[in-house]
Amino acid sequence: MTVTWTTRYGASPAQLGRMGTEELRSEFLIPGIFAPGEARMAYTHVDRMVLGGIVPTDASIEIGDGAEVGTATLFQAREGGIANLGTGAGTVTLDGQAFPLGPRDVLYVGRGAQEVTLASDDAGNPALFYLNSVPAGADLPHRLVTQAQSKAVSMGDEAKSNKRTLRMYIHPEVMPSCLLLMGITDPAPGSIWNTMPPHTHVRRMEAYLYFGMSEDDRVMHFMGQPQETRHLVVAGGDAVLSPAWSIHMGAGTGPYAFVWGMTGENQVYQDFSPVPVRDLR
Ligand SMILES: O=C(O)C(=O)C[C@H](O)C(=O)CO
Repeated sequence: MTVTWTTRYGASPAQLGRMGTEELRSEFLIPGIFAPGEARMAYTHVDRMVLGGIVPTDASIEIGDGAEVGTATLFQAREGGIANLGTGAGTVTLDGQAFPLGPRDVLYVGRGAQEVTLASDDAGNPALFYLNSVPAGADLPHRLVTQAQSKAVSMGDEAKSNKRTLRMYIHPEVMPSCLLLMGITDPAPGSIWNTMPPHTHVRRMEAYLYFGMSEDDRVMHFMGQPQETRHLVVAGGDAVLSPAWSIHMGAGTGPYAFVWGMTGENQVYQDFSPVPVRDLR
């Protein structure tokens, strides 16, 4: 079992405007988060979010240690969401309590969980567990939210190639948390754009994890201040950090889906500032 950690520091808006491709990628992209038999964890100084890709195969993987976040256990002062993005099922066990996760199910992990063990039902078709974790101010009970229990919202316009279904999992209307929000968005067949209109939400940062892509396709993910945007070319299994002041939107060269995770001062989904596309630069 391998558990590795990397760190991302982010940047100021002015710094971002001066960054070349490699520097931008090193601060805002977490490439290839899923690797068989590994837990690849990233600590980000963008609102202290922890992201992780955990792919247990023959053996289970334990991620409860807190050394990298400065506490006795990972969830001593944190809550989290764990989504299964694979086609195989798996189980997350929190202090002896087992939660079976089918494809597209999400487990809310409340503050205080100590032993956190992840296992796949079939090593040949492992679960792909994806974690978002943020600091929390209260102990809330762990809870599994299945895909059927998520709240689906249809949005966008087929004529503008941005029709999509957004599913809310960790959200006040479905599974209340302290400050974590988490869900999955699927563009409709033939629609390529996500997050239209592009927007900022200066009270919440966001992390994207793109998945369900062929090896040959890429998403062109846009970020930065509205008047000075940059792009990242993103493959399936890559995560992108979007600071609160950054616009976010993306267009894929083929089918894709993505997990959005957010944290900040509030969980008001409509608290965002749209930017007309014609004003982007
Ligand atoms: O396609 C979308 O629209 C989204 O998925 C919305 C993002 O999650 C978002 O930016 C929420 O603020």
